[in-house]
Order: sequence, then C-alpha cells, then structure tokens
Amino acid sequence: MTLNKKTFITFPSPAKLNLFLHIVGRMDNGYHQLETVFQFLDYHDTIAFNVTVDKTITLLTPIPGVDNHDNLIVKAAELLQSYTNCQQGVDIKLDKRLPMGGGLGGGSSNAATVLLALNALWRTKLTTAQLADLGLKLGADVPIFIHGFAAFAQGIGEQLTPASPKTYWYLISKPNCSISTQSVFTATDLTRDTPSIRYSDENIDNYHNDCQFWVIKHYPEVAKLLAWLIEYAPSQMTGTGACIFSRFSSKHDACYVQSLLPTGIESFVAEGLNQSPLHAAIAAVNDN
Ligand SMILES: C[C@](O)(CO)[C@H](O)COP(=O)(O)OP(=O)(O)OC[C@H]1O[C@@H](n2ccc(N)nc2=O)[C@H](O)[C@@H]1O
Ligand SMILES: Nc1ncnc2c1ncn2[C@@H]1O[C@H](COP(=O)(O)OP(=O)(O)OP(=O)(O)O)[C@@H](O)[C@H]1O
Repeated sequence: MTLNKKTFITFPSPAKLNLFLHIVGRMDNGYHQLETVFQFLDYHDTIAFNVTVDKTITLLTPIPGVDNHDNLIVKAAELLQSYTNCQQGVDIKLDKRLPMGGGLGGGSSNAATVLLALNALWRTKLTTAQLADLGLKLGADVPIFIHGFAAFAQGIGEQLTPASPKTYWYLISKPNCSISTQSVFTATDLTRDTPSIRYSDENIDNYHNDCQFWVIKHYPEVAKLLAWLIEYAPSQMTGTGACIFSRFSSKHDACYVQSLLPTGIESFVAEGLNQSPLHAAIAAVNDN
C-alpha cells in the first residue's frame, strides 16, 4: 500500500505598520496619494502550500465571513496561475493570527506571501518587479510585502524608497471596533492636503497619521484607548486603523503596559523589523 501523504511547506505572512501616514492629494480615480513609512513586525500569519499536479486551487481553511472566492489568498494564486499559464495547482492552509481590518495589512500580506511562495514552488520565475505589479492589482499594500524592505512609500503606496527607521518593541492594541479602509478614504471631512515632505529617518517623529485625526473624531473607542496608551508611551494608529502601536525600548516594558490594558482589548507585543521574515524563507526554497 502506498500512503499518499501531503507535504506542506510553510511561509510567514507578516504584519506591517505605517509609522506615519500623510495624505498629500487625491487622484481622478479616487485613490489617495500617500507618503508613509512601512516597517514590518515579527508577528505573522502562517500559510502552508502543497503543490498539486492538476490546476485546482483549494483553500482548506476558509476565513469565517470571507467567501473563498473573495479571499486574497485564492485571488493571488489564481492571478499568478493565469498570468503565467501554470498547469499546476495547490492546496493552501492559513493559520490566521493578525487581526482583520486593523490597519496591519493582513490581507495584502497574505496575497504577497502567496505570490512569492507559489512563484518559487511552481517555478514560474517572475521577477520581484513583475510580482509587485501583479500584486498591485489586488491591493495598494501588496507591493511593500513583495519587496520586503522597510521603505518610504509614495504614490498610492507602491513607489518605494528603502528606509532604515529605528526599530522598537511595539505593543499593538486593537480597540473594540473594525474600521473599513474604504469608509475612511471616502469621508468628506478627511484631511487630504498635507504638504509633501523630504523624508529622513531622523525626522520621523515630526510626522503624523492624517487618518488618525478623522478616526478619533468618529470612533470614540479609538480616541479613548489612544489617550490611555499615550500616558505610557508614544502611540499612534497604523494605516486607517483601528490598531494602535505604542513603542518601547524593551520587550519587558511593552509586556508590562500590555498587562495593564483595559479588559477586553485584543493585543500583542512584537519587534519592529526592517526586513520581512518572508524573504529568508523564499530564498531557502529558491536555493534548493
Ligand atoms: C491604508 C493603507 O493600508 C496604508 O498602507 C493602504 O493605503 C490601503 O491599502 P489596501 O488595503 O491594500 O488598499 P486597497 O485594497 O487597494 O483599497 C482599499 C480602499 O482604499 C482606497 N485607497 C487605497 C489606497 C490609496 N492609496 N488610496 C485609496 O483611496 C481604495 O479606493 C479602496 O476603496
Ligand atoms: N486573506 C485575507 N486576510 C484578511 N482579510 C482578507 C483576506 N482576504 C480578504 N480579506 C478581506 O479584507 C478585509 C481587510 O482585511 P485586512 O486584515 O487586510 O485589513 P487591514 O489590516 O485593515 O488592511 P489595510 O491595512 O491594508 O487597510 C477583511 O475584512 C476581509 O473581508
């Protein structure tokens, strides 16, 4: 008897922070011109892949409330398969840890992990630039996860200049609300005219998040938690929220404030990274 045991290969799908987020304009198609610095976190979802010989793409672990056809994992796999006319398929398992709708870029990160991992496992041989272009069709945040280095981003978030912002230990706290990115970007009272900056890592503390001003006006849960956290450490919202990151020079201090958080606030402690942990895993597959 032959046992047909599946072999899954796993890859991390990390979170990102927007260390600041300026809106400097709006384009005719409604998309916003941003200036932001992305940094990664040493905290991630895990995605496992088993390549198959027919063309079927199967997500074995659906996300409750997200139809598999709308899941960015399936969409990314289908996009790469059709773009490269690949004749192989894949079974995929997701272990979700990143809070959804929190501004940590979980869905975009998942899409980038799928594109990079399947490009290696299917041997479809697209370049990083081609994968970033494909990823941009799925979301403005996908290219940063494809490139995998901390960066000052412009355009809609896809024009990347490598940066080396200081790395801290972060306490990430999620107020008890979920904020859709679209609702923030379609708001009439959002500030969209912050002057363009000449970015330098040294001046990062002078910059802010334009979306935060809008969110704290409309979501008292966020305003309240932010006011509480600021008493302990410099704290700011990431992306369009709702998660808030508070920075510390040690893991011990971050965990201490975490232990004091009001009851019912979802949170985790993680280290900031200027390189995505995904890329070492991809390099290991490409070397084999
Ligand atoms: C807020 C950020 O996370 C900051 O990094 C991103 O700008 C959002 O990235 P994302 O979730 O990958 O964004 P998409 O899935 O492309 O778009 C979600 C929604 O945000 C709006 N959107 C997104 C990016 C951008 N620069 N301007 C926008 O107005 C889009 O119109 C869309 O309605
Ligand atoms: N694989 C996925 N993981 C998470 N969300 C997904 C996925 N596929 C589709 N989605 C949809 O995308 C929505 C946004 O989820 P996500 O976790 O990416 O938000 P976010 O962290 O606020 O993103 P961003 O910072 O890019 O705005 C979810 O509510 C869900 O409906």
